[in-house]
Amino acid sequence: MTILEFKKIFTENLSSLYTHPESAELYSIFIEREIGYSKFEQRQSGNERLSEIQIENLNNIISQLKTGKPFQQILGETAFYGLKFFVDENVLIARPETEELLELAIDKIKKSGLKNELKILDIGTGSGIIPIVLKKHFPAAKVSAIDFSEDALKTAKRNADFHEVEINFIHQDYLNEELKESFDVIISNPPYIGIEEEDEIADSVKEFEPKMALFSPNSNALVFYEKIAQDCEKYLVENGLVFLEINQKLGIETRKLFVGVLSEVELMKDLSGNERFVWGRK
Ligand SMILES: C[S@@+](CC[C@H](N)C(=O)[O-])C[C@H]1O[C@@H](n2cnc3c(N)ncnc32)[C@H](O)[C@@H]1O
Repeated sequence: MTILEFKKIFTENLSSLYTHPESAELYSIFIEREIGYSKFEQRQSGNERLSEIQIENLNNIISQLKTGKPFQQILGETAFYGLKFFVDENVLIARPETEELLELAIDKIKKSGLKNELKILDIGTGSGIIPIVLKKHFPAAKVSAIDFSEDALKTAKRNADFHEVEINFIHQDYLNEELKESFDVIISNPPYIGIEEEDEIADSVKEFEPKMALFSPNSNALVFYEKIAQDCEKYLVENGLVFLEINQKLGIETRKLFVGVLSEVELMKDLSGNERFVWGRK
């Protein structure tokens, strides 16, 4: 069977899950991994024959994709903010909205006049995307990152090593343990899906991504934000900055938690027009 012939089998098998351009794109990603040909080389070599083992491997990928497993988990990596990050079943796959959160944070930090040796804290770090991107942009900063999942922290450390940045990873139940120091910047994309919203979440997300990363641990979807607001009073320096990704249905409620704690607090929309971020200055 040739590369081009198998492409047809691949896309037809996934037609109920992906549009044709999506499955064709996936095919070229997996073919590149399987035989090492770039997209251009694949176009030139469509009539080359795949080996039995390559066909077996590609069939195995089709089977996994058919279960709804995210292709990033099959690949073991994802792209975020132009960088490669390892992912597995223990971490949330980085979403594009979080790139927007980082863009906002990087811009505001640069303009803030805060000193160079910033102390930055990321709460609920998952694969470590947020602290790693920030450390790359602010190399002099001391960046710490908390997660309650030891397995997630292993993946985050692997990513930090891959990108050769030093992050102070802390294994901690943020909701029930006290912070030990103050910070210039607090940033977080915490679990914010309420129990009553569970039905609205895609089955593949619920099945393959960690529940602890998605859902609030109790019926209060704002529990992390309430704790972060308290910690801003205690552990955020004067003029310090806060950046939060939030539940788009709870923008007003989330912002309200920070009024009175921060001197400036703003609810912001993402590129899709959803109220997705709260940022502020103490
Ligand atoms: C929505 S994910 C965000 C992951 C990553 N920051 C991102 O944006 O892709 C939330 C993270 O919070 C962590 N988490 C959940 N409960 C926690 C707790 N009580 N204390 C600390 N981290 C917690 C989860 O393990 C998960 O990695």
